Amino acid sequence: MQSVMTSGPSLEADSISIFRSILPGLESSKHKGQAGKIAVVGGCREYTGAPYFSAISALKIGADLSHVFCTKDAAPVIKSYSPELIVHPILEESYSIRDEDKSSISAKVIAEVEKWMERFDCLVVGPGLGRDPFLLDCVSNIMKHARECNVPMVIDGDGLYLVTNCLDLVSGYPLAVLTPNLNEYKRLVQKVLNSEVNDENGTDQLLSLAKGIGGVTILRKGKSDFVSDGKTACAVSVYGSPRRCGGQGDILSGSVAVFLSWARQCADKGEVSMNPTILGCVAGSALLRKAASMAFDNKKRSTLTGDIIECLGRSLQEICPV
Ligand SMILES: NC(=O)C1=CN([C@@H]2O[C@H](COP(=O)(O)OP(=O)(O)OC[C@H]3O[C@@H](n4cnc5c(N)ncnc54)[C@H](O)[C@@H]3O)[C@@H](O)[C@H]2O)[C@@H](O)CC1
Ligand SMILES: Nc1ncnc2c1ncn2[C@@H]1O[C@H](COP(=O)(O)OP(=O)(O)OP(=O)(O)O)[C@@H](O)[C@H]1O
Ligand SMILES: [Mg+2]
Repeated sequence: MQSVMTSGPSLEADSISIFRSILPGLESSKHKGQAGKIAVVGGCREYTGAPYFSAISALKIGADLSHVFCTKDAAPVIKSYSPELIVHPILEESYSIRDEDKSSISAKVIAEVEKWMERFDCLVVGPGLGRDPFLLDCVSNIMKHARECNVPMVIDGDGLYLVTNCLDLVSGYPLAVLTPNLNEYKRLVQKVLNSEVNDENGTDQLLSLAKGIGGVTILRKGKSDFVSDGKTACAVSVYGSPRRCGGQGDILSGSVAVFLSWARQCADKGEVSMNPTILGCVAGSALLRKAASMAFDNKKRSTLTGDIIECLGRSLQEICPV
């Protein structure tokens, strides 16, 4: 088994060894789907970029198929960004429906997702989801179903807003990964630990938070990214970019979903013994940061999320050449 940490007291994860142990080979005997089928639940009237960034990143890293489950308004927009994505216009926000239709629409949403669920290796819940109460109610049902089917979930953005208000959706589910940014982490700490974020004891607090939610994995984003499942903790400080343009967290969610799926395949074959959710987080974070640094070298102050996505392939190639 590879070690996830570098030697010594440093928390820094050995991301290069992790990449090398979980990246699948590109053999001609493989068929479509074996490298991963990812679904993003997100995208509403306001936000169409976030689910696109997440879903296209999953493909660019090496997943075979990437789906998006979004609102009816958002779907044609997301489809127009890319013909590579499979887009399901199934969600509805309160403004577009009548109260008396809510229960039948809710049943239709879950029936539609049920048809697909068993095929997915990982869901990403939340990029650009918005906060409409009816829509979030339907997404709660999707999450309950994913959990019944043992499908891993990466929860980000408005998915974290939902989960912070209803911790039971993920509590005690070892295949849940939460990827909070500064604001989202603050809200989780307040809700679960009933305290403020304490940076002096940041690792202990992160361990307590992950344990407090029953052993889910948390990737706390920031200057360094910190990862814990309540038992161990590690950090990723690979040099990234000084630009903080919106959307980098969305790349990260798609990236973690793919690496987590690959790490689970390796764990099933007994090739790794470390928690696959931790391996997925470390690899996802290290890749995004490396790609961000490469994009910044090219574009400097005008670096945007699309530029970082364009560098995902070259970053992977430098780590594990094909
Ligand atoms: N191009 C895009 O479509 C992008 C969309 N994004 C999406 O934007 C949404 C918000 O993410 P942020 O990173 O800004 O979240 P944050 O929680 O960091 O929000 C920033 C600030 O806005 C407030 N806020 C956000 N939504 C609110 C609401 N509905 N009502 C009241 N206050 C609200 C928060 O309390 C906070 O003060 C997520 O769904 C996220 O995925 C981001 O991922 C960035 C890119
Ligand atoms: N100060 C920083 N220095 C270096 N890298 C950072 C810094 N802050 C964030 N990052 C990197 O950017 C990635 C996205 O983190 P960020 O906090 O921007 O997420 P977010 O707010 O959810 O993004 P999004 O706009 O997609 O919603 C993280 O994986 C992290 O590695
Ligand atoms: Mg975000």
